[in-house]
Amino acid sequence: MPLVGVIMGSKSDWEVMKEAVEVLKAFEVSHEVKVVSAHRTPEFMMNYAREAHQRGLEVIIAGAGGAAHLPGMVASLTHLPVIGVPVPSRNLNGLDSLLSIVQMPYGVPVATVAIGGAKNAGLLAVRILSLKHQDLAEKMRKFMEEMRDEVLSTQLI
Ligand SMILES: Nc1c(C(=O)O)ncn1[C@@H]1O[C@H](COP(=O)(O)O)[C@@H](O)[C@H]1O
Repeated sequence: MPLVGVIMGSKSDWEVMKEAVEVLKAFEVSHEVKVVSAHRTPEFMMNYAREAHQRGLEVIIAGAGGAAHLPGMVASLTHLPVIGVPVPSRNLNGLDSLLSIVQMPYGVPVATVAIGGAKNAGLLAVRILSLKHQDLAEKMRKFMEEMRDEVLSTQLI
């Protein structure tokens, strides 16, 4: 049973969203990937969000572009943590996606990463899961140490 649901409003979001999936694979986190749209498949979105916890999901990563209602609508239908990824849009470079996802009303939080920040969405999902899954906490600590060492060993000249 997957722990993380990675969903996106369109298959055109995949180029961005696959980076979250690559992080989950690197940390060996079980996950599923689906196209789910609040606009185009509203009934499916409702069922997906309502059944997510019962199916064993612990975190949902939701990416969408433009009028990006998917993350907020999913967060309104489940108590699970939802991480929103603003996908860069053709006309407004993702500013529309960012504002649609980040400006949620009180009561329905979405943890929003940067425009195109799917990698950080994957890492945040791992951090949330690491509260319960000790092996992931250990892997996250190791990842952070390696990143620190890589930066400290940088030689510019
Ligand atoms: N923002 C949403 C939602 C939603 O929020 O439910 N469903 C699709 N979309 C977005 O429309 C953009 C263009 O989609 P197409 O490329 O399929 O026309 C995508 O970035 C998608 O996330």
